Amino acid sequence: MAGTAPFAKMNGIGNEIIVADMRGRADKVTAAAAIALNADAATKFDQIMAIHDARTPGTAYYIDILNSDGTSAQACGNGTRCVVQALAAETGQKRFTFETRAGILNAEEHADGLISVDMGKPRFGWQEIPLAEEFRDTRMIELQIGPIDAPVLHSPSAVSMGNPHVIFWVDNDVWSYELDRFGPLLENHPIFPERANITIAQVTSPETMIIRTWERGAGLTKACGSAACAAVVAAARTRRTGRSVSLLAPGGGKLNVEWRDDDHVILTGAAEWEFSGSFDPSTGAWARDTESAA
Ligand SMILES: N[C@H](CCC[C@H](N)C(=O)O)C(=O)O
Repeated sequence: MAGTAPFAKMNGIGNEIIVADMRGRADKVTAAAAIALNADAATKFDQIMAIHDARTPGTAYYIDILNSDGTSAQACGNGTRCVVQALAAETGQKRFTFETRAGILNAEEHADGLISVDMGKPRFGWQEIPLAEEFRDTRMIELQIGPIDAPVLHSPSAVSMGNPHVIFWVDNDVWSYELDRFGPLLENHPIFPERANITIAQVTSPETMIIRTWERGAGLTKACGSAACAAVVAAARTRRTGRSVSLLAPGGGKLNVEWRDDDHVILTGAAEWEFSGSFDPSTGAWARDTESAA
């Protein structure tokens, strides 16, 4: 056992995040530790962002991302903002370059405390998302749920933001859909060989949208940053919105997404610290810091 590691329980507009400080050590946060932390009401989370020493010159850290079921994710926008806030508080530095499974990304904390993450370029090829069969045009793929002649949700757009997303467009209130029931079926549908994050989106104007997401490996969450990015890219691609959109998430939080002309997608929003502690990365046993609030 390599000893305990410090962590901070944080959230990115309600997306429950644990930032784990794994710098200077060779071990990793195990799936068993993730499952144990998620089973405890105090540390229940959507993603763990484990900060490791850099692997690539020009990057500050490597970030390993775990879902609450112990599986890995390539990207987590809301979690990345939490990492930036924690590191900015520690170092005074405002700009960071990280490496994740999805590649290298830049992020910065602004003077007003909001944090922007450059989530990179979206990908639309069916093999890149990935989908199990060829779709020449992923702006709308054949997939539906509910009665065959009166589907409840159908014809989503598919996008990779490093991780796989589909977005179902709805005219009604996003709360009127049983995403808790449909989510698991869609996440694990055979069309998604690596499963997928499932979002319902209601476009309310060319600059505003309301979204709800069933996350791969985490279930219903109060917000999902990469889904917000995927939804805006897909909405702009299908001429439902422009390229700069403000999104309202179920936690009541707001995110801004801009799909820049250079094809990069910038996610901006808040992050919040809740409490700090230390944990065993192999078992998930943890203790709260005594000076920690809440
Ligand atoms: N909450 C995250 C996304 C997690 C994605 C994860 N559920 C997966 O792709 O497996 C976000 O803010 O971007």
